Amino acid sequence: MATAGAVIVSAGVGKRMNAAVSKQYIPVGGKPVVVHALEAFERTASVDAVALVVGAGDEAYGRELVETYGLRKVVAVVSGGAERQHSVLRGLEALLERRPETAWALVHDGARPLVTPDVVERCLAAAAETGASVPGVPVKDTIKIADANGLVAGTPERSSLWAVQTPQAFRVDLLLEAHRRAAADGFLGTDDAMLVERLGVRVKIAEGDYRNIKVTTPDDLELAERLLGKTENMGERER
Ligand SMILES: Nc1ccn([C@@H]2O[C@H](COP(=O)(O)OP(=O)(O)OP(=O)(O)O)[C@@H](O)[C@H]2O)c(=O)n1
Ligand SMILES: C[C@](O)(CO)[C@H](O)COP(=O)(O)O
Repeated sequence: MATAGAVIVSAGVGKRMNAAVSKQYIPVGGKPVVVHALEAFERTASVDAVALVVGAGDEAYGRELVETYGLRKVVAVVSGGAERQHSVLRGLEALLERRPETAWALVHDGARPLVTPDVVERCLAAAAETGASVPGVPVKDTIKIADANGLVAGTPERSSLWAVQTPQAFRVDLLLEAHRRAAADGFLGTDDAMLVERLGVRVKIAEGDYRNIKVTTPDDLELAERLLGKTENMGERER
């Protein structure tokens, strides 16, 4: 596959975590959450370059993390925007400024420390089919749609439901166009694939990993700590 780069978004404030520091900087398994994510991309053979997006004012700290943990693939540390989507676009533009030859872009949440090179490679491989892919896992619970009064309004067929994660992989021109179109239309999505879907492009689901959790609330930190402990015990080969 041609050159692939990653945008790792780490500019959120972590309202739902309600901690003194943004959740992506809280140590788990002895390192800040986002460092685990960055290290997974360092170990991914198909990824050449990474843009790290941090909150405004955190650029020096971001660069310090890059230095301390020897993250050689990070080519840019830039500040993000008010919403995740704005942060992604800033990171993508910075990545392309430093590495204009990038053909494929992966977008990953800095708050997902348990991503593995296998998941990243599977997403890149699946994206080759239509130009876009997301890692997903089949939903295990029954999902209900409820109205504003908390009354069930419907039950979608579970066999067609997937919980979607990051990294999401795209042909770079497609992702850039999708973001620019969404910005022009004032459309805000909860993931990048939604923006590409609006262009009429089909998005392929790659096999995700139930352990690839997004650290969102305090119980997720405990879970991440336990899962990272187990992963480290498994050794590098099986990660
Ligand atoms: N303006 C934003 C908002 C979010 N993110 C990043 O997007 C990822 C997923 O977002 P989320 O889990 O919602 O993080 P927060 O916005 O920080 O959390 P909350 O919604 O609880 O405030 C995180 O890695 C977060 O740092 C970002 O880069 N820029
Ligand atoms: C992109 C994402 O991680 C896919 O599951 C998710 O939609 C991010 O949502 P958040 O509300 O910004 O955490």
